[in-house]
Amino acid sequence: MLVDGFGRELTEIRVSLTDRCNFDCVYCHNEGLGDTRGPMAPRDEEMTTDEVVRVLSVAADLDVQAVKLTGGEPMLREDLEEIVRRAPEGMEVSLTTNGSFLPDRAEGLVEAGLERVNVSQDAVDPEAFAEITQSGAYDRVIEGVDAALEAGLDPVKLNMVVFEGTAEYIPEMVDRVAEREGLRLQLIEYMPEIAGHPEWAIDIERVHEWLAERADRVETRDMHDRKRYFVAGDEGEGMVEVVDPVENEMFCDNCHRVRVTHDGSLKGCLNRPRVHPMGELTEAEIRAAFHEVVADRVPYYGEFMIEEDGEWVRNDEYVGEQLVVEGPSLTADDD
Ligand SMILES: Nc1nc2c(ncn2[C@@H]2O[C@H](COP(=O)(O)OP(=O)(O)OP(=O)(O)O)[C@@H](O)[C@H]2O)c(=O)[nH]1
Ligand SMILES: C[S@@+](CC[C@H](N)C(=O)[O-])C[C@H]1O[C@@H](n2cnc3c(N)ncnc32)[C@H](O)[C@@H]1O
Ligand code: SF4
Ligand code: SF4
Repeated sequence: MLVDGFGRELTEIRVSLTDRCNFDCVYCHNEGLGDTRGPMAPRDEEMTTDEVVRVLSVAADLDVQAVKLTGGEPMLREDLEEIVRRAPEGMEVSLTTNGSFLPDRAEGLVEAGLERVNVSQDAVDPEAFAEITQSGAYDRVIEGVDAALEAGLDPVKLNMVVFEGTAEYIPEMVDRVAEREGLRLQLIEYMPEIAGHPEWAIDIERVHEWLAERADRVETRDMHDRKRYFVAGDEGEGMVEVVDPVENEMFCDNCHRVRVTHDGSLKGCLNRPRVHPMGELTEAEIRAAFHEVVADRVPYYGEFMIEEDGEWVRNDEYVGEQLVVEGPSLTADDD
């Protein structure tokens, strides 16, 4: 297993299959990859099916236990089912999607071996949803969530970005997961680092306090030190997890993920712009790039950014750093 200089083991990868999307959410950070707007046709720079499968296979050799397929909108890839089917034995395969294509494909994805899905749903009100996502697909998303549950995906997590445009819908979303078995809610703190508009953020501590009152019990997940609140519903209980990475050193101290960009580079941190190309995506080059990116990984808050006089500023050590790291050297230790 690869471990970085801060003792953080690499256990998960997030593969962006495309940077295209059929939605245009006002807050989108697109996993740090730039704009999602533009033509919907597949782009030449996207990794092929074989290339994605090769990256997963090398990751599995390096003891990476789980992969999250994301984007852009990963369901724009027609080969998604094939990628899931060909993922290495024993690696947990999950998907984060806007849900609009799930009604027709949830069953096929489960047959291919998909184990979990996270579906973005920011509001319970179709008008607010249309305003946020700049698309009218609310009904498709709700149908998509139902299709995922019916296909046997468990849990289905609803991803809700918490910012001033959505905060009022939190109580109804919490009720939704408390009342429907199989559903969970992730309240994702709005991240302005890439998306801009810091004025949209709301104080996530107030959300924690509200949940602590509403919940029967609270647990802390190892990954990112995230809090999970268990809330009672009519038929059992629902779980609400808070994803609060902004200016949170504990979150970054417990980060065990690297990212693969749609065009075949590795990225050690969502917020840090630096990428490590994986060359022509031969197994040796992919393996060398994994070694390099893990050696180069640092916690974003607490190391790349440090707090001075109550302000977060970039650590002098990383000012002016090279954004693209030269291709993998192929000399990395092959252990
Ligand atoms: N800063 C930061 N944000 C993250 C990280 N992981 C997830 N997030 C935020 O959470 C969003 C949703 O991620 P998902 O992959 O759907 O959910 P997850 O909770 O990370 O994954 P699972 O619980 O494993 O399904 C991301 O798009 C980010 O906004 C991370 O490592 N760093
Ligand atoms: C970039 S999207 C890609 C997958 C898919 N298109 C979707 O929307 O689920 C992944 C997740 O990032 C979240 N997200 C996007 N921009 C964000 C931001 N600025 N702050 C916090 N979360 C954000 C979305 O809500 C979504 O749950
Ligand atoms: S659906 Fe996902 S990728 Fe598309 S714009 Fe919204 S958050 Fe971004
Ligand atoms: S180091 Fe922090 S900001 Fe970077 S990916 Fe990990 S949790 Fe996110």
